[in-house]
Amino acid sequence: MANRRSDTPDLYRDMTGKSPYFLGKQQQKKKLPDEEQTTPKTGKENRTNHSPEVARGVKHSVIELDDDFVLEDSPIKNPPPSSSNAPTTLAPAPRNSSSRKEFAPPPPSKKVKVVETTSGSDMFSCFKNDPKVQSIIRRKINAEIVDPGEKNKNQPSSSILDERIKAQSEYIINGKKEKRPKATERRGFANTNEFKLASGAPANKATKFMPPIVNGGAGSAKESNKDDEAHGFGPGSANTSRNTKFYGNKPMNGAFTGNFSTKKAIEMTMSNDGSGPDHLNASAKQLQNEPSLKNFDAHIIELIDSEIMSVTRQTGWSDVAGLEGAKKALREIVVLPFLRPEIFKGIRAPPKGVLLFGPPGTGKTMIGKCVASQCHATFFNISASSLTSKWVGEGEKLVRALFAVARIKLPSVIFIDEIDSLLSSRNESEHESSRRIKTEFLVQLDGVATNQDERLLVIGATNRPQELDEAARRRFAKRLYIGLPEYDARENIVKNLLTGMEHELADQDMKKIAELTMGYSGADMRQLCAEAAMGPIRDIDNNAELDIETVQADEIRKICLKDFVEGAEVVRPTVIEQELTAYKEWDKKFGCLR
Ligand SMILES: Nc1ncnc2c1ncn2[C@@H]1O[C@H](COP(=O)(O)OP(=O)(O)OP(=O)(O)O)[C@@H](O)[C@H]1O
Repeated sequence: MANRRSDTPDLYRDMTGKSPYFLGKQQQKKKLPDEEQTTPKTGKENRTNHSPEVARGVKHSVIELDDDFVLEDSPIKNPPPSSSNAPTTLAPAPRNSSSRKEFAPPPPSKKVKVVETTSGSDMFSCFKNDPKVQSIIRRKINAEIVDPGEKNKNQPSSSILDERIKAQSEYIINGKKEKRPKATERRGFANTNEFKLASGAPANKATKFMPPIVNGGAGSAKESNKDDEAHGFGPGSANTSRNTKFYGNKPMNGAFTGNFSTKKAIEMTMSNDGSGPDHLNASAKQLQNEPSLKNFDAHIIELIDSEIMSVTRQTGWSDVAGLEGAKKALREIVVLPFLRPEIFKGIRAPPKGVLLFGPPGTGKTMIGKCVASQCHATFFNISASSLTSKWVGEGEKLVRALFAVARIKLPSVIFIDEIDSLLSSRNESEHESSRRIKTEFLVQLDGVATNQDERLLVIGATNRPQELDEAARRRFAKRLYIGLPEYDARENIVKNLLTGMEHELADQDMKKIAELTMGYSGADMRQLCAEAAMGPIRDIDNNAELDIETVQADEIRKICLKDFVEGAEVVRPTVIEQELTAYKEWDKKFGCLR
């Protein structure tokens, strides 16, 4: 009796509309010796007593009140001190009361029903005034209204809800097991029968046909194109040059905002009108007629075709500043064998896989382009993310098509950026589709390696070599560390980038800039030069006599050392010391440059 009030603080809190999730605290409370006497009998046996488990504070026991009952000495009205010995009796609330906070005077006591339960529905009836519980109840009702589902037709709605809550909690606790496909990815541009959603459900059941959104309207591709022209995106519009974007050598629709591969796929689907290869561009059409590509869908061929970069501008070794070791190795293992295959055969045959690893912005892509242009090869510049299609089965087809097209266009260099995301170490949580893409890629690499006469080279670039699968690591026989540019290289980068610009930097100044930029990557250097080049323009803005709109080119002052010093305060190096240490360690273990 004496401890009754202090035994039920959680219950009070629940009745005040606050969270009921404090029930666990009951475990710390002591058993009431006089419990029987506090709850006079009313004839309804099931309401009479606390169970011994409740008295002991069993975690999942809850106290359920009749709808009509509230605690007489509710803490809302008159919060009792925790040490109070006042008895707790239960009184019915007036039926006509509009609010349960308007409490009635204490009528004859009734009893509480004590139930031990973990059932969601009992919890709801007990704490149904709790806002959180109310929101759960709303969800419960929604679940019933929306669709109990064929499977759950005969199942009580509360258990459906329990399952849903359980699933939701698992999702929250275990983290996102699988990413839900994005809306655009759920819209079919291929046969949806093949696909599964991340949830495991067949995509064709869950997805509805939606008109393409890319060009901002429903209807046929032709109509959409008209729309584009009207809005200045299409080929016939006056704004074409300003609005048409290019990816590789393909013009892209200015209305796109999604990721590249999705955009391209949708664009192709629209240009195909879904009806076959009629609308393919000339080179893709030509490829489509190749016997080895007969089994591939037109849109896949066109996707691969669009990844071919025209290496019209020759990228020479001198464009790549520094990195002498890597350049020498690549010349030896790639360029010369490509140019003189008759000499480099048998045991002299070059490796077919080269891995360039190192911090971001150090010139890996540049080296890839340089290699392709030096061997007069077709250069496929592909980001791993464009191969890892969310569409089940599509990724493998893309990989197969890539190698098939590269074999048609020999000599070829396939450059795959971010290769770690394609060939990362296998783990249990990995999705089946990415495992299959990886396997297909490794199989294709093996195929390239075994055919020595084929002039096909795969260059992978990564900033995270540690994450590569060991099987993949083995297949990239040459692993070259592409590190930060050294002092001389930094000086050369500045000289190269300032070619054709008006500057007054003497050799001494160049050296000072090289000193100033220790730890900068090639991309950082480029950023710094761009910032410094803006210095004279900013001065015009600050000069009352000059106006940027009317200023003559020869009135703009030359770029000077001060611009670089000020620029270096804004453009900071992006690679940190710890990362460098990790690369160097990996290089020591697996690198091929000594
Ligand atoms: N060694 C270098 N010599 C000259 N320019 C360089 C060099 N390294 C980087 N750059 C400049 O930085 C830009 C970005 O380089 P690039 O894209 O080749 O780096 P990356 O290593 O492939 O980067 P990421 O790993 O982020 O893909 C280049 O366009 C070039 O202007």
